[in-house]
Amino acid sequence: MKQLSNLYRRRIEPGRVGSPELARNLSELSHDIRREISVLIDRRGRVVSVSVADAKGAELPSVRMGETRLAGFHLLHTHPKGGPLSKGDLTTLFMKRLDAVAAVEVKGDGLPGNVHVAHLTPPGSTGEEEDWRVYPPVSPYDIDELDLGAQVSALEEEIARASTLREAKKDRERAILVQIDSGQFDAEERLAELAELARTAGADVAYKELVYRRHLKPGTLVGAGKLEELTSKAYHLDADVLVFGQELNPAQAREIEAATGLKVIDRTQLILDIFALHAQGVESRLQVELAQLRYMKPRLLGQGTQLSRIGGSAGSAAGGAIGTRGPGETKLELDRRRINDRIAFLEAQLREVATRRGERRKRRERNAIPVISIVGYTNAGKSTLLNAFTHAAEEPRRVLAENKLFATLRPTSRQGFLPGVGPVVFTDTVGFIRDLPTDLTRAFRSTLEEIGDADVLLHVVDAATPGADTRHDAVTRILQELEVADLPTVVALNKADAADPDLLAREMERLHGLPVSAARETGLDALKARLAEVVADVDAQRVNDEHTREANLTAERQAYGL
Ligand SMILES: Nc1nc2c(ncn2[C@@H]2O[C@H](COP(=O)(O)OP(=O)(O)OP(=O)(O)O)[C@@H](O)[C@H]2O)c(=O)[nH]1
Ligand SMILES: [Mg+2]
Repeated sequence: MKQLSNLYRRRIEPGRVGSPELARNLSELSHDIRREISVLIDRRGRVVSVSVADAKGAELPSVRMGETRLAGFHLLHTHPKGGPLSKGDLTTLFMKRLDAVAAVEVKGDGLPGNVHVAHLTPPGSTGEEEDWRVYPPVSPYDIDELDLGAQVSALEEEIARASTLREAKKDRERAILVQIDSGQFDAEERLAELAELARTAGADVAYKELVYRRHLKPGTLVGAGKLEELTSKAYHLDADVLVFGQELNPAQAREIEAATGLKVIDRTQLILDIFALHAQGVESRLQVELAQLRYMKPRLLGQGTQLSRIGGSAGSAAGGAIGTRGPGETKLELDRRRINDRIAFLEAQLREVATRRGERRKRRERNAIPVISIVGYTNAGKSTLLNAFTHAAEEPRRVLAENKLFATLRPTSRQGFLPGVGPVVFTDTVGFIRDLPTDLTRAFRSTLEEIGDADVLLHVVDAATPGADTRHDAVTRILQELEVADLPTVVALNKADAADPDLLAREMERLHGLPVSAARETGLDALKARLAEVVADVDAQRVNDEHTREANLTAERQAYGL
């Protein structure tokens, strides 16, 4: 013990890996106790920590990725069984951003053998190249030959230069996407969808990967080895965010964050973020904030200081980093005690809005104009179709349609016309997505329930993007949950202009859909004719029902002799 603590008094020449004396000292101690010994040395040549452990087990400062500097320490340790730097040594070098890692082999007689040294390579080195540079072994008497200080400052300069360059040209965050494939048939589609979500949320996708795992690791889902790989990717591709395609529980998110030093976001957060970006109007803002608070509440437990980071983005919904945006004026800087109050307040507000909307709905009912609700997966082209149907090409009647997920959050109604039927109301709604986060479904429930007021549903399917079937089925499932699936439904296979003809033909058969292109305005007449038929059927049914009711009433009256 005494000898170990004496190590703290050792000083070496600044900028060197070690001294021959220190190498000998470590080697002999290590030989005596038959264990590895690690010392951490700072740039002034002082020993700042001593551990009886290998590189992985040594006491090391914690780091955050994305910093432009290295740790400011290098690790010198012994290999009592001899041998060069191990994979574990090199991983520690990389993960802890050490200035360098060095190992002194211990010979049978306790004297020091060869010394092995490695340091990091600059970020951006691509391809097969490793994250580190390993020097040829040197004798312990030459351990102070290498000018480590010069190497490290050159490396740091390069890291800093690369990062200024990056900062100058990047206004979007760069993300690494991970979708876990546990054997789902639509895993590829989910990954592609995750990329679309990330893009819509304002991130650039630096890299994306489908990770096959039949069994998930409880803490990190994918395991420590995979996380190391991803950290390395992030280092070279200059990414700062890791996005997971499934919901992470609070403990998992924290563990992955700690292991990688990256900001970690899950799919739900991404979707909430997009909703926050796109929310316009009082109701959607309230709904989004409510969903965000409900999602965050359990995640604030024991987070203390990190809380400020969540709302720490630049005020407006448009600014700030992904996964951190708040809707409208209210930033999510509330502490937990106030969250419950805020949730109760939002719920009350939303109830009020819903009541007012209910009254508006009743007024419209009296008009007895048939209502057609346009539903479908997000980005299917619902808004574009509404515009095409209602000839609202010119502002300001035009509804926002763009290549972003969840562009529409607020239901919009427009009057249109169907041949043989006359005026009808088309309602554009918020798009659906598979595994819609439950907090969002709950928050948007009143908006979604309005779909049930329709006489007919127009289900728009994007036939040009792979996976039309699964998206169609996901929408049908949500319609079932909303208990509106039994409304008469017409399926439009949109983006026919860009669809593969064979696939389109198959979908026409499977879904009994009509091919259209909302953007090119083709196939719209046939679609209108089909809608007119169905609306007429509904009307006839209604008239029929009324007749039956009348007839029943008359029969009743007669029975009672009235
Ligand atoms: N090629 C092609 N693209 C289309 C067509 N219709 C719509 N789009 C494009 O698809 C994207 C999404 O269109 P939107 O109308 O915003 O889709 P949406 O269903 O309202 O989407 P959300 O409101 O986000 O759920 C836009 O980039 C449109 O230009 C079409 O017929 N053909
Ligand atoms: Mg839309």
